[in-house]
Amino acid sequence: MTHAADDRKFSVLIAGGGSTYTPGIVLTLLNGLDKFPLRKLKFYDNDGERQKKIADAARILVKERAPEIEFEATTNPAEAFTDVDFVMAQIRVGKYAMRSLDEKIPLKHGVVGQETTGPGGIAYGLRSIPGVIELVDYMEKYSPNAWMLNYSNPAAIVAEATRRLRPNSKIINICDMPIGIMDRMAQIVGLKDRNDLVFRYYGLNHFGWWTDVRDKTGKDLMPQLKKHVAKHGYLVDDDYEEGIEPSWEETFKMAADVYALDPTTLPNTYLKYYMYPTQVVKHSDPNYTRTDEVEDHRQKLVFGECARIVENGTAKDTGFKPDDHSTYIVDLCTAIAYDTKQRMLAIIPNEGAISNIDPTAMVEVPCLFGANGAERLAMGKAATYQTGMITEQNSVEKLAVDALLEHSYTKLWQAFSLCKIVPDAGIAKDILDDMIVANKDYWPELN
Ligand SMILES: NC(=O)c1ccc[n+]([C@@H]2O[C@H](COP(=O)([O-])OP(=O)(O)OC[C@H]3O[C@@H](n4cnc5c(N)ncnc54)[C@H](O)[C@@H]3O)[C@@H](O)[C@H]2O)c1
Ligand SMILES: O=P(O)(O)OC[C@H]1O[C@H](O[C@H]2[C@H](O)[C@@H](O)[C@@H](O)O[C@@H]2CO)[C@H](O)[C@@H](O)[C@@H]1O
Ligand SMILES: [Mn+2]
Repeated sequence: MTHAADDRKFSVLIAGGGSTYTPGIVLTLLNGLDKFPLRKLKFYDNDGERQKKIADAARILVKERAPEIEFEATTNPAEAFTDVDFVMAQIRVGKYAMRSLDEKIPLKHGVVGQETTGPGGIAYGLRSIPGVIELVDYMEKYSPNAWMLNYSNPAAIVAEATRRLRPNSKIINICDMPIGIMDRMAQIVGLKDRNDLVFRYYGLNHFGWWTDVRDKTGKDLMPQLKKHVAKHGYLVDDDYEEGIEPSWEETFKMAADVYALDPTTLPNTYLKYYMYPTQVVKHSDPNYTRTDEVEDHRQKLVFGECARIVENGTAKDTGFKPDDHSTYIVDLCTAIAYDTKQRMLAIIPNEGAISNIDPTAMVEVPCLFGANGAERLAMGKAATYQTGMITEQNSVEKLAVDALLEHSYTKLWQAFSLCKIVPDAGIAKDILDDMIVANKDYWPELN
């Protein structure tokens, strides 16, 4: 697709330039210049040293593949956010050191320790919100017409905070989990990729269900998908042929157990933490959690490949390649830039999209993406089981934001104890008290 009679070229800022996901996004942008032309690519991070390692390699990539694009990496907000059309945000406030504690502290108390789920996710939420709000404010100050696509987690809690604190901002919160699952669905039914599927999906972020999946001729793919998921979860042939990290293998496999609980829908993988917390804890090592795996594998691979590119002075033979995470965010920007009305998921205020759910809940539903951002599509009524689950989890997410805004210990304790994966209020309190100590450099003092 080219855009005749439209010679616009865009300026993109990656906020969280030091993220392990940055090289994949750069590759995707450079591969897709015919669909989404660039004039500028900038990186912004508050850790200049970490960002430089990725930026030095990216500069070589850009110079070799598209020397006409201006490239800049900075820790200066004014330089970063001035003259920008799209901000791709992917910051991790507290970095992996704090993610590790989000996982290990709950596990110490026999509770699921996870980046975006349960007490770990809530703790991360209270760190992430001020960081993301700061990015939104920089964007509004220096490039008021820009759009921000925000991946920074925990997306559900961050989205609730942006809805309340910056209701008119041009930020759209997004997640790649359903995208990755839909690429798997396409593979299961023998289609090229997720863009060959027409789907209905509803829920909260990391907490949703597909109710319908079809091909472009309208053929119902649910029976074939259900048969596969009941047996293999979302594991596909590529996992067996190319290998997959053990923790992701277990997650994709456990979708079979989650599916069993409601065979009328297909589930998001993250539901395993809510439905089978005991099994998840049993399979966890409190001394070696997902953060340790990421630091030992993805982080080493990404930074190692960047160092290799810099040492060789060329990226011609780089192993970096586009993936579902990077193609999704670039597809979203392209849809907004060219007003394509492509149907994709976003986390947005419900306002009736799920008719029997709190209109102020931040829900994840298909939207039409165009020049006005994301326009939600009506998904109808949630079933009784989903209504119960969503209502409880929505209250947890709202209480977490209340707690931060009101500096309220009680609201945070309520959030921890209401969460389905925490067995009782006493354990919730023990975890919370440890979390307060661990997050002393990030959280406000709670009263
Ligand atoms: N929504 C999704 O589906 C999805 C998918 C993948 C990753 N993510 C999120 O993307 C983010 C990046 O993940 P990662 O594993 O690559 O993390 P990472 O730690 O490798 O990178 C995050 C970067 O953010 C920077 N940073 C932290 N606080 C900042 C601030 N206040 N301002 C500017 N920069 C800041 C860090 O210095 C670091 O370089 C995380 O929040 C992760 O949860 C979300
Ligand atoms: O444990 P991590 O850091 O590897 O991943 C946590 C993220 O997991 C999801 O993203 C997946 C995505 O679903 C998959 O398709 C592929 O792109 O890998 C991603 C992770 O590497 C989830 O959506 C994110 O919110 C999590 O941050
Ligand atoms: Mn996600």
